[in-house]
Amino acid sequence: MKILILNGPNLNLLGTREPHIYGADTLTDVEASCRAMDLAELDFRQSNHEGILIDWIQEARGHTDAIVINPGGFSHTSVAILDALNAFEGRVVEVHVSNIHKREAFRHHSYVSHRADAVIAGLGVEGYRAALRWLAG
Ligand SMILES: O=C1C[C@@](O)(C(=O)O)C[C@@H](O)[C@@H]1O
Repeated sequence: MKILILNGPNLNLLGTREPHIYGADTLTDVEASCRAMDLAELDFRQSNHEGILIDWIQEARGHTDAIVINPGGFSHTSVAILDALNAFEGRVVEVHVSNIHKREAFRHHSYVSHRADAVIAGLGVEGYRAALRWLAG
């Protein structure tokens, strides 16, 4: 199984960014722990740019079984990322490190959730591993 793990804006700062909300693990730690599970062939990426994330989602069409995506702030703004995911034929799991429903009202709605087969929020970085376990199961 081939899985693309996509991370949106500011997730490159994981581990140093608001650690009381997002924890101490860095994105490199998250990638290493996902790879250590050895459940699938992983392509793990991060971009701060909406168009780059869209290009990567489009490129995954036809040869990727699933996308695990933490769209960061684009969750709450991007119809364009939703449209790109709608054109992807595999499974989609949306991951949020924090519980977006417990936070500010503007975080309660995610465009990506309109497409996601599963949504994980509030498990911390364990959410990425939970997504992989579910996809591999
Ligand atoms: O950048 C992020 C990270 C986030 O997606 C999370 O992982 O909890 C939640 C978003 O609201 C926020 O903009």
